[in-house]
Amino acid sequence: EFYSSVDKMSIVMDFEVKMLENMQKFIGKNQNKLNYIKERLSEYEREREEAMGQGPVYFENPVNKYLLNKRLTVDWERLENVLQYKEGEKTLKRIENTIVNTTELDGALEGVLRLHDVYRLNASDIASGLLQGVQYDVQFQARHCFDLGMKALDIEFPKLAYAWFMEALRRSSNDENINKLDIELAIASTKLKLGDVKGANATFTELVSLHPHNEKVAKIFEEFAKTSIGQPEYTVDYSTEHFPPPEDIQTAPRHDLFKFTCSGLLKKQPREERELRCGYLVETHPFLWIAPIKVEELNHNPLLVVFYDVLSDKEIETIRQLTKEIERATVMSNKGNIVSSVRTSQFQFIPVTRHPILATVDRRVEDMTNLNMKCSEEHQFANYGIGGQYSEHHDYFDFPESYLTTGNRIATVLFYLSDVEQGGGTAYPQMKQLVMPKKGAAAFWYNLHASGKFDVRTLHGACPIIVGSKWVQNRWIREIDQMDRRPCYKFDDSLYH
Ligand SMILES: O=C(O)CCC(=O)C(=O)O
Ligand SMILES: [Fe+2]
Repeated sequence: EFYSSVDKMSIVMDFEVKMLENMQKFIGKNQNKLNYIKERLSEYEREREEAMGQGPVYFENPVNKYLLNKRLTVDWERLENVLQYKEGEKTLKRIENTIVNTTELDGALEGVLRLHDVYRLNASDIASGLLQGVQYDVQFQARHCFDLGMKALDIEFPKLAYAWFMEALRRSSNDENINKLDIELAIASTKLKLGDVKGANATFTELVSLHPHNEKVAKIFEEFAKTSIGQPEYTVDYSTEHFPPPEDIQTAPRHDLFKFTCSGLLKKQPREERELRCGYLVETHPFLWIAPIKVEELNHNPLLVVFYDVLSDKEIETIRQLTKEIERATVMSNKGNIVSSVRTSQFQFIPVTRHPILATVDRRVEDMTNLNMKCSEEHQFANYGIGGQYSEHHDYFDFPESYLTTGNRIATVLFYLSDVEQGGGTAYPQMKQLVMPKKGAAAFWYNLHASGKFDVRTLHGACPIIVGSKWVQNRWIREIDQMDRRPCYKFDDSLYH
């Protein structure tokens, strides 16, 4: 699981400003040091030239004799001290402290690979800034592609790695930060990893013949010769960067089904959508006769609906202000550790008592769902950044300690506090539905059967963000005190569907 937050990236931007300032200081200090050394050098050269010009007579003057001695002793000592003094040590330390930990870079690389994988994109499109048909003004260099390839190998995505190394190769003539041979060696190793032993052998042999005296090539080839013995040979289809889904898509592993739902590969057939309705909700409260709630059914059994325009932009602004205050507080109390503040606190719980707007939200949830909010959890907020996702999961707890007092999470209301430019939908693989975030809308579903049994069909997750920043607010409603709202079935209805 990987979460990242666009909001937190602004902190990283601030760090960059500090880092640039420190670099300027470092350069300035070292420039002064160099200037001092240069001045001394030309001074000595001048004196020496004078001495040479005069010949031995020069030393007839005791002052000159003294000057030469002084240059070679006292002056030189002082100069030596200056030369040895590591100028800007403190600044350098400060730079070291500001550098965002490499785990952040790893996170960013993994984010790109996740988009590549989940949305079944092509490396060459991503590298030229084309994401799902939208053109952005960015270009990767060969080095970036190579790094992505290495990361992909590292996290066991050899097919993606192959695509990135090929892209690195295509871009290598314009990038002096990477040499072509390293890319070619990586390609050969990736072929072996994919099970294409013959292909790997061909590439290695070619590299050895092209670089007969290169020790590195010889060494890697030798290793290859050893490890490839007895390895099974597979035919690899290099024309696609992704494994095709199984013929019967439903037989795919759970996480693949989640990914297929995110990319739109798995979705309802028109015939399955026919039974779904949309309209205005007026039943739960008389007030709704005046201001009915727009509701769209996305799945009938289990029920999944989306309510539209349930929060106004103004309300969302107030809510977001609350989350901002909290974030600032956590960042301050957490000083020193940049990485953890960037990577962890993207989720936060806020009690309903913090601000009247939260009670308003709950009142509305009650109107929308007809459920009792008395025992609901604290309001939870989450922010996802590019590549950020929340893998498939159930919202109910399957360990009793978490539902002894107030019961399990009978239902979820998931408010979208922002639009997302690209990606970032909520995927329900078993219902074959993908809800795209719409600012002010909310998704609603029951996590439990009416009998209280877990409804496994409510499996869901947040698809990775391609572009944009996604804010959501979770209302988790508990089982206690819902007897008159959603009566409990005595028989186990989970047995029937
Ligand atoms: O952000 C989303 O789309 C889903 C979030 C979610 O499922 C959760 O927080 O439990
Ligand atoms: Fe969830």
